[in-house]
Amino acid sequence: MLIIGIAGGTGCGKTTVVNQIVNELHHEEVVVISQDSYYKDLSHLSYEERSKINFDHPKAIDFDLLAEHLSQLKEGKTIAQPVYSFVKHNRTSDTLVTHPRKVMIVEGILILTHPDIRNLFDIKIFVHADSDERLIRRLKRDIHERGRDLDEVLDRYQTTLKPMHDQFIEPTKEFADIIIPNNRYNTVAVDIVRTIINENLT
Ligand SMILES: Nc1ncnc2c1ncn2[C@@H]1O[C@H](COP(=O)(O)OP(=O)(O)O)[C@@H](O)[C@H]1O
Ligand SMILES: Nc1ccn([C@@H]2O[C@H](COP(=O)(O)O)[C@@H](O)[C@H]2O)c(=O)n1
Repeated sequence: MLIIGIAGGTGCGKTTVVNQIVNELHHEEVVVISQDSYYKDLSHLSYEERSKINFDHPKAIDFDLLAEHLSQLKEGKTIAQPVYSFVKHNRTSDTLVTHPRKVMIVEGILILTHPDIRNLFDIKIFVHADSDERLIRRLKRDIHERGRDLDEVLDRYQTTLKPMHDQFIEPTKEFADIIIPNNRYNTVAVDIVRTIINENLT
């Protein structure tokens, strides 16, 4: 089994890079685990209270459950991966039955901040895009796909996103084995990661 961790600030292109890697693989060979699925259950809070949460701080993530699930997958066990709603700012009541695969890709802004989880990865990747590029992408995505408006995204960017990125996310670049520059689509880097995976699959 090969476990790959892919980190990087919001909007850097983690999900896009993961999709580019996975598209070339058979679905029985690979499983993708998103850190976003492991935002803590906030059902005890109202929608207004949930919308004020700092979702870019490591405390927002249920790292215990993520670590437990990754260990179980590593042992060959099937897990029930939580399903998250960005519109509701909460986990849904659904879970996704997730089977262990030869290649496991774990992606998320904060996954390299947690030492136990970091140590599970065979390869650590950090996707880099400049902050202005990430903000533009984030604005477009959150307005089109996550039910947000301009003021919400800009306010969140100034109050939590940027300070948390500088404090927690950017420093984890030093743990990366590979840094993928992604201001533009980087097919060369994606091909290199695919080659490494294919070598492990044969
Ligand atoms: N290299 C790129 N150039 C331009 N747009 C990109 C690039 N990579 C991703 N995007 C776009 O930016 C947005 C955020 O990308 P995404 O992969 O969701 O980032 P992340 O998972 O890191 O938050 C998406 O709309 C995606 O299509
Ligand atoms: N309810 C939520 C939960 C998280 N976010 C933001 O998502 C970002 C992480 O996801 P990416 O796909 O962009 O890596 C993070 O920056 C949180 O601010 C949110 O907006 N609402």
